[in-house]
Amino acid sequence: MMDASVAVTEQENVTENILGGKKVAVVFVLGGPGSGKGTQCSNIVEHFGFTHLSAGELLRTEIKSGSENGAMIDNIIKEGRIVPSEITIKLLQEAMIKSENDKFLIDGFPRNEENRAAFENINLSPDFVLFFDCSEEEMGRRLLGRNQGRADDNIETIRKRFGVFEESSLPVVEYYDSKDMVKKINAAKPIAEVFEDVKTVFQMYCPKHALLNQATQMPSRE
Ligand SMILES: Nc1ncnc2c1ncn2[C@@H]1O[C@H](COP(=O)(O)OP(=O)(O)OP(=O)(O)O)[C@@H](O)[C@H]1O
Ligand SMILES: O=c1ccn([C@@H]2O[C@H](COP(=O)(O)O)[C@@H](O)[C@H]2O)c(=O)[nH]1
Repeated sequence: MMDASVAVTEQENVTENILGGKKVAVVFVLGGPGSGKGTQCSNIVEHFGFTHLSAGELLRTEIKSGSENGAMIDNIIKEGRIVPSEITIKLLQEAMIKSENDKFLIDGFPRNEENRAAFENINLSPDFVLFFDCSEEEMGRRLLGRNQGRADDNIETIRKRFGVFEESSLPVVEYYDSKDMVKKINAAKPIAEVFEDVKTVFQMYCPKHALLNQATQMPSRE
C-alpha cells in the first residue's frame, strides 16, 4: 500500500466522470467505524473546497424523512449491516447533482464489493481512495465517547460494525490498493497530526489549491 507521502497526481487516463451534465471529481474516504473519517472530511472541506457526502448521514436523513425505505434502513443500521447499493447510490447521485460543487468526498462508501461494482456501473470512478488506518481498540474508545446519540454507537452494534468492516469493507480497500489508488493515513494520531498527513495528500492532488491557500491563508472556494 502506498504511503501518504507519495504524490497523487491528477490522473490523465481515467474515464471522465460526468454526472448531471457536469464533470465531477470523487475521492472515496474509507476506514473503520470511528477512525475519524467525518472529522477529517470537515477539515478537507474547509481547506480544499470539497463537498462532504457521508453515506451514513444521507441514510440517517432518509430515515428521518419518513421515506418508504426508512424503517428498513433503520433496522439495517441498528444491526450494523450494509444497506442495498441502489438506495445509497441514489442518495449520493441526487446529492452530487443538487450540489453546485464539482468535487466530492464520499465518506463511508463503498462498503462492500457490491457497492463498489454498482458505483462503477453508473460510470463514476474515484480519483483516489483516502484510507484511515486505526486499531479496533482506539476506534471503539472513540465511538463509545462520541456521544452523538447514534443508535449504532453501542457496544453490541459496534462489534458487528467492526466485523462487517473487516469482512466486507477491507476487501474494497485492497481492490483499490491493487490499482495503486489508495493513500493510507495513520489515523491513530491526534486529530491535528492526522490532518497534516491528509493535507500532504491533498496538496499534491490539487497543487493549485495549495498555492492559493498559501498566498491568502484563506480556504479555497474555487
Ligand atoms: N485522531 C483522533 N483522535 C482522537 N479522537 C478522534 C480522532 N479523530 C476523530 N476523533 C473522535 O472520534 C469520534 C469518531 O470520529 P468520526 O465521527 O470522525 O469517525 P468516523 O470514522 O466518521 O466514524 P463513523 O464511521 O462511525 O461515522 C468523534 O468523537 C471524534 O471527535
Ligand atoms: O454506504 C453505506 C454507508 C453506511 N451504511 C450504514 O450506515 C451505518 C453508519 O455509517 P457511518 O459511515 O458510520 O455513518 C453503517 O454501519 C451501515 O449500517 C451503509 O449501509 N452503507
